[in-house]
Parts: sequence; structure tokens; C-alpha cells
Amino acid sequence: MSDQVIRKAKRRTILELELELELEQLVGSTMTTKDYDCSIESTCLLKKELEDAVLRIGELEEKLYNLEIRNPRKCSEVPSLNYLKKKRILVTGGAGFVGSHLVDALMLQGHEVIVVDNFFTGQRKNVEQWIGHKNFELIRHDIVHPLFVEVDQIYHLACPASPPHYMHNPVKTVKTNILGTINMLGLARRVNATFLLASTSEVYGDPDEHPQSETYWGHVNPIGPRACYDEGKRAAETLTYAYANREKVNVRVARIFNTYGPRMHMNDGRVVSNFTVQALQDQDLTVYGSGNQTRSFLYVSDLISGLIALMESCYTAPINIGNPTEYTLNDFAVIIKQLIGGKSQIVHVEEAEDDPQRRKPDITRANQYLKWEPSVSLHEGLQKTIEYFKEEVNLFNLQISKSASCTSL
Ligand SMILES: O=c1ccn([C@@H]2O[C@H](COP(=O)(O)OP(=O)(O)O[C@H]3OC[C@@H](O)[C@H](O)[C@H]3O)[C@@H](O)[C@H]2O)c(=O)[nH]1
Repeated sequence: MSDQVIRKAKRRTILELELELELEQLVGSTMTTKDYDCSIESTCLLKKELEDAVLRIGELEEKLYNLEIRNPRKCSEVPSLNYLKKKRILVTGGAGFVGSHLVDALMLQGHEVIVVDNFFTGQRKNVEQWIGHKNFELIRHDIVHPLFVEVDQIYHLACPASPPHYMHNPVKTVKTNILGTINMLGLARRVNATFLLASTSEVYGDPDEHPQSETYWGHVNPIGPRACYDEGKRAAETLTYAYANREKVNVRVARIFNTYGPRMHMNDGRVVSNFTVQALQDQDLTVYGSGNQTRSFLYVSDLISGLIALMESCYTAPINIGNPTEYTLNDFAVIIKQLIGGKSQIVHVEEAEDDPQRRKPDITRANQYLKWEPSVSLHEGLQKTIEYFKEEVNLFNLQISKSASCTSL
């Protein structure tokens, strides 16, 4: 689906919300006028009628949604591949931020894609452009339970990736990484599928080697607040190579560094979404700790090309996928502020526990074996991300004023 079509759909939603809001304000003002003339009973009656109408609208919206699912929508054109080239591909976590961009790319190549997501952080709207397409299937399923599907490739992305999200339920995060990965590796073994694990730069912990190359073993606090994710992904890597060595599963391991772009959730909690949304709302940009810690930021389309190149390669050892241009968080806050403008100030708040102090990928391997390197500059990637968040913030503000006007009725 093109950016233009997405933007058009969003504009339509905003327009619809604006209309609803106007209508509600109109009804509200009618009520206030009537309030003076009518008895308390008639006001209550009106309120009841309005509540019934809201319920009815909800029912109709649900019916509309079901109809939309039954009637195939107009999806983007995809090439028709012959049976030798066309693959059946499972993407776990395919309704998430990264997963849904991967799904778009695979669908646009003409493959059959099955998305499995438990919708903890994934969102149906990220993949709804494909619902009804003959090459696409969406399954609500939690991969801590086994899954039986026939596929040629598995991209295993399922797991919350933002620190506040993965810390929210650490036991569940560990279960997803261990039981979920065992289930997906078991599936890969049964159906002889190539398995790609979305691992992370967090396996290096708070690194004492810089930049981080794949041969570095890491520096992780095994009982700290980040351990559920860091150790979970380390265990997932261990399982992946155990299945590769003992069960002859064909595996790939991508160590993904900080990635950003459209479809990040407004409340994602990671720095790109936090700073951008804060700046767009004229709120202070919250730098955790001194702001001297560093990160390097990869635009999501670059990550997707790296993941696909890895899956299609024969390279089985872990490989870093990230952008090697490093920024301090202080500098990054200034960049966001300059791009967005507004009245926000940059403030320093409490440091996050066990926050890695320096992070920058060594991408020599990706360069050498995948001929991959990032192609989108930070400036270009941030412009696209800011445009996306502008629309999200507008939508959010409309929803807030809508619910405020409902409550005041
Ligand atoms: O509002 C904020 C949010 C974050 N930060 C800081 O910004 C830096 C980056 O934080 P993020 O939460 O975006 O991401 P982190 O680097 O901590 O973790 C990420 O690492 C790589 C991926 O695998 C995961 O997406 C995620 O775990 C940290 O130093 C953090 O303390 C702020 O200063 N302010």
C-alpha cells in the first residue's frame, strides 16, 4: 500500500472524527438549551437515547468491520510468482512495528505471508491493508503455544522490543523468547523451513567493547531489569544454534540495533517516539540521566532490506544490522528539537537502570557477506517519522476532545 493511500485513509479518519465531534457538540449545545426548558426526566431521557445511539453506532461499526473482512479490499498490486519462486512465509510478530514493514516487503515481492501475532504490542491496523488479499493470512495466536502451519521460511520477530514494554511482564518476556523460540524452531524442523531469529544489540548488554562486533560476548546483568529481554534473546540465540547443530535446522540470526520509523506506537516508550511526540506536543524532551550515553539509529526500511538479504543468504552466524553513525542522547534531543521546532525544552530526568552507555554496531560482516549497509540518512528518516507522528498526534487529540465531549454530556 502506498504512503499516499495510507495518508488518504488517515485523512479520512481524521475528517470522520471531526464530523463526529461537531455533531456531538451540536447535540450537546441542543441539550444545554433544552435543559433550561425541560424537566430533569426529559434530560435523562435524551441522555439515554444518546447512549443507545452510541451503542447502536458501535454495533454498526462492528458489522461494517465484518463486512470489510468478507469483501476483499483493494490491496496494492503484487507480482504473480511461479511456484518455484513463490514462498510461504511465516512472520511472528508480523503486526508489530518492524514485522508489518517486513510483511509489506514480502507481500510486494509476491510471496504468501502468514502473520501470527498476539496483539500485545502489535496492532491490526498495521497489516489491515492486506486483509482479504489471497496471499495473506492473519492469525491471532501466542507463540508460547505450538503452531502448526506449512511454510518455507520463518521470520521470528515476536517479542515486545521497547524497554518499558518488555519490563512490564518480565516472566512473559522470558517465556516468549524461550518457549516461543522453541515452538518456532520445532516448527522449522518439522516443515524444513529456514528460520531467522530477530535478535538484538541488547545481547551485548552495557558493552565494554566499542564498537560492538559479533565476536564480542557481551556484558549483561543477569538479574537486572533488562535481563528478561537481554538474557531472553541470548537464550533464544543459544536455542537457535542448538537446533542448527543437533537438528540441522537452517538458521539465520540478525542482531538488530536501535530502529525507528512510521508505525512506532505513540506510547512505544523508546527514545525516537518519546522525543518526537514530546516535541510535537510542546512538552519537554526527557533525557534519561546525563545524556552522554550513545545510540545509533537505523531507519526501518534499511532494517527490512537487511533482514531479507540475510534470509536469502547462506550466512548462518550472527550478524549485526544497524547504523554505525553514533549520537549522544543530548545531541539527538537537539536534532529532534531543531527539526520540529516549538516551545519544548530539553530536560534531564532520572537515569534508567542498567542503561547501556555506548552502542554502535560494527557492520563489517553485513557489508562483506550481505553487501548491506544503511542507505537512509538520519535526517531523511526522521522527516518521514515526524510526518507519521504528526498525523498520530492529530488523531489522538481529536479522540481526546471527542471523549471529553462525550463525558460532559
Ligand atoms: O524518553 C527517553 C527514552 C529513552 N532515553 C534514552 O535513550 C536511549 C535509547 O533508549 P531506547 O528505549 O530507545 O532503546 P534502548 O537502546 O534502551 O533499547 C533498545 O535497544 C535495541 C533494541 O533491540 C530494542 O528496541 C530496545 O531494547 C537510552 O539511553 C535511554 O535511556 C531517553 O533519554 N529518553
